[in-house]
Amino acid sequence: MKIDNSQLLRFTTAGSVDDGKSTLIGRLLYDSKSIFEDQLEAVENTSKQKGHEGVDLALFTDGLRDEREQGITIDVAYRYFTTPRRKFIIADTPGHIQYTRNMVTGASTANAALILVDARHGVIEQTKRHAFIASLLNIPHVIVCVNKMDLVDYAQESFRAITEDFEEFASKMLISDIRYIPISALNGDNVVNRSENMSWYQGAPLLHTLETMHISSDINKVDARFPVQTVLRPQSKEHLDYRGYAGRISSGVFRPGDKVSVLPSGFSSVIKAIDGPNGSLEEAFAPMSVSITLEDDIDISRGDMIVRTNNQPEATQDLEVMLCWLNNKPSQPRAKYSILHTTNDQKAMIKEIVHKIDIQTLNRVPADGELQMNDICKVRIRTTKPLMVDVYRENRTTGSLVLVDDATNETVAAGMIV
Ligand SMILES: Nc1nc2c(ncn2[C@@H]2O[C@H](COP(=O)(O)OP(=O)(O)OP(=O)(O)O)[C@@H](O)[C@H]2O)c(=O)[nH]1
Repeated sequence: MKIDNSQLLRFTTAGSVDDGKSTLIGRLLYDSKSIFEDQLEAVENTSKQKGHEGVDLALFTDGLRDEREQGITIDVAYRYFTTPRRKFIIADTPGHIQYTRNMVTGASTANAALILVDARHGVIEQTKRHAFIASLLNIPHVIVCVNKMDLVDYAQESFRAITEDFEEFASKMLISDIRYIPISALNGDNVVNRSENMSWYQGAPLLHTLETMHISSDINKVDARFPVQTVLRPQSKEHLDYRGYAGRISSGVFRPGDKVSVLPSGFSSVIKAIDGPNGSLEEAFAPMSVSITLEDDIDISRGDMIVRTNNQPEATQDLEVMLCWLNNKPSQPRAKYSILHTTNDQKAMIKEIVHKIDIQTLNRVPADGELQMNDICKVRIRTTKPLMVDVYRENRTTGSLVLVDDATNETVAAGMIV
């Protein structure tokens, strides 16, 4: 079996309020003919009622938004669409003030981030924040869409100035792949179809860029990590002796015959078989969900991790983490939180705030002892039991964690292990 993740691309959109995210997504769906007839009809009718000449493209995503605003149930709306080349999942996050939280939520599994910039306003603080978060989350591909080019007469000079500004800021960060596309979401320039108004732009339109982007090397295929979700012990006659460890492979490849260790106990064994939904597999890799059986009887439970014996994560109670504070309630000094890491759930304390990051300059600034909504800080965390961790840069799953307030059960922070 070949490792092929090239079929599905997840991307997120970021931009400040009114930069045109909804219009852009609407344009992508509309021009790539990914909109269902009934949806189209509903949007056409509403557009007419609202006095629009054509279709109001933003309505395609605003339906979801309304739901969100009434129920406050979701911060991120997911949209799916397919072209002959690829499947796409868009995490659409609103551009309100809680930008950091929403972007972190929407972007944590993304292959690509689309950062919208209004051609009239250029690179603003929000743009920098989004770029920084994209870099922090290690999103492999960033596409800067300079939107509303129609409002600057499709001038190459406006595009060039913004590109240079962004490039200058981004040079202080680690983003491996940045591309720039001048677009008009409203008029459809360079979204699905090549613009006739910007012949000076030699690159591909947005959709083609998304369709052809090389993403199969985005995942870590080296470090085999399998956090156990649950132990399967079917009681049926023919499976009486079956004891499988079920979960989702975080990274790397596993095969029957592999010498593995179970953490934190450290006991080792050999993989007997790997079962998927359609029977046994000769090979399994991230992000597949499988059940693994071992040659030896070992006591394994949820939260344990199966890894290859000759390539192990670090087991530690002391973590250095880049933390994004996502809650209205600030952090309390030395307060205890639940820490969620892969399938593990432990208690943890923020021992020390090392420094804050000033998003404008990317400089480190002293922290005043409290973490507030949207703050990005480096902290030291101590957990009650060891966690099996990798550095986030190398592993987005085993390198990330979430802090939860036990009293309210709310997520208060997302962290990347450094
Ligand atoms: N002239 C012009 N207007 C645009 C373009 N793209 C979007 N707009 C307009 O900008 C306004 C905001 O667009 P939206 O798509 O609602 O913006 P948004 O970023 O989704 O806004 P939030 O959801 O509130 O964050 C609307 O009036 C759009 O018609 C463009 O390329 N050119």
